[in-house]
Amino acid sequence: MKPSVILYKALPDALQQRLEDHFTVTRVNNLSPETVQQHADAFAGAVGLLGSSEKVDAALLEKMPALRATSTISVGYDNFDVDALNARNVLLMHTPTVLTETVADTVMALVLSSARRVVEVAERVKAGEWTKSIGPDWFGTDVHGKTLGIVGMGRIGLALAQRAHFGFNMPILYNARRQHKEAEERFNARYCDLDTLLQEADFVCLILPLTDETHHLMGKAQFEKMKKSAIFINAGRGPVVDEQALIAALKNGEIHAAGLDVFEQEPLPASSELLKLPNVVALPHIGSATHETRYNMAACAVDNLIDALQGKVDKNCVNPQAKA
Ligand SMILES: NC(=O)C1=CN([C@@H]2O[C@H](COP(=O)(O)OP(=O)(O)OC[C@H]3O[C@@H](n4cnc5c(N)ncnc54)[C@H](OP(=O)(O)O)[C@@H]3O)[C@@H](O)[C@H]2O)C=CC1
Ligand SMILES: O=CC(=O)O
Repeated sequence: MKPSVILYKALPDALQQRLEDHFTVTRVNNLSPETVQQHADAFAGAVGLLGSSEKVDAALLEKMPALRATSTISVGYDNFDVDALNARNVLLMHTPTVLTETVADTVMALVLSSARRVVEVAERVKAGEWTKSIGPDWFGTDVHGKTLGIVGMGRIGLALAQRAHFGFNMPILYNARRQHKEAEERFNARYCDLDTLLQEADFVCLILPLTDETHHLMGKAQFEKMKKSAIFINAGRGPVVDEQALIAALKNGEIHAAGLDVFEQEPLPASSELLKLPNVVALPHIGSATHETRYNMAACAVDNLIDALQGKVDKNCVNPQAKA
């Protein structure tokens, strides 16, 4: 008999088939307590769990005593209680690398669209406001040659630095927990502390995981340190930023504009003050959302689950020490 797994995200047909070649699959819509209750036997007997964007915590693990591996279709895994997984020797697999270049493209799109006011002026054209040759009230600010501050020089930070250095001739400052020789040698990036980066950068780009240390890393005091002309970009996780402090900084003119792919609450409520500000480009968490990359992420997650349940955790495993 094939081992049983729970799938809580739709997969393309070929990948669903690949999963079914290896496992008996129970497909559910979410991991809510009601769903778990409704499929109690399937959850109790499942050795694997595959999906994305749902909370996997100790309460859920209680209902899954046979679980040996979880596989998320994402690189970020802040929605998993890793300590609880470790306590039960449950592996956590994720999808780094396959999405890196696509997410870096998205960050660059946020840099360009917020600096050049692409969304705002395109909306004005659609509204019929382009009735004569445009004046300074339609102008943006240059991107090329400006200083880019990257907070989080990991896989995506590095891919962003590559674009900024070679494509836009931007001097690069960066902050991370440690220095990254590759960024310094290939892109002439300069390591500095966060305060220095905030004071000197024309664009401050966050591409950080959400952890206890990064939660609200950017608050009132940090926005006050930024240049008034600076543009703030967040493509990591929403709660890394104190959103009320960001709104205040934008309203008070402490910073010039913001480009955001992630928010403290997602989906961003339609009532959010951010949506009333013309100097904000707000995207619906589309960092990796291309057909190609989302397919590759799902394929990676399926392969990761197969590998993990065969004891192969040499790559894409967050907690290889949990291998029983
Ligand atoms: N908007 C979207 O759709 C997407 C968002 N993401 C988010 O982006 C994050 C980064 O992805 P990726 O680049 O692959 O991850 P990596 O693990 O490769 O990079 C993370 C970087 O963050 C740095 N970092 C972690 N904690 C701190 C801290 N306390 N202070 C300063 N720097 C810190 C790390 O520092 P060091 O190098 O010193 O360890 C590292 O440079 C993901 O965790 C996810 O949350 C990812 C994909 C898509
Ligand atoms: O936010 C997306 C991810 O892959 O993490």
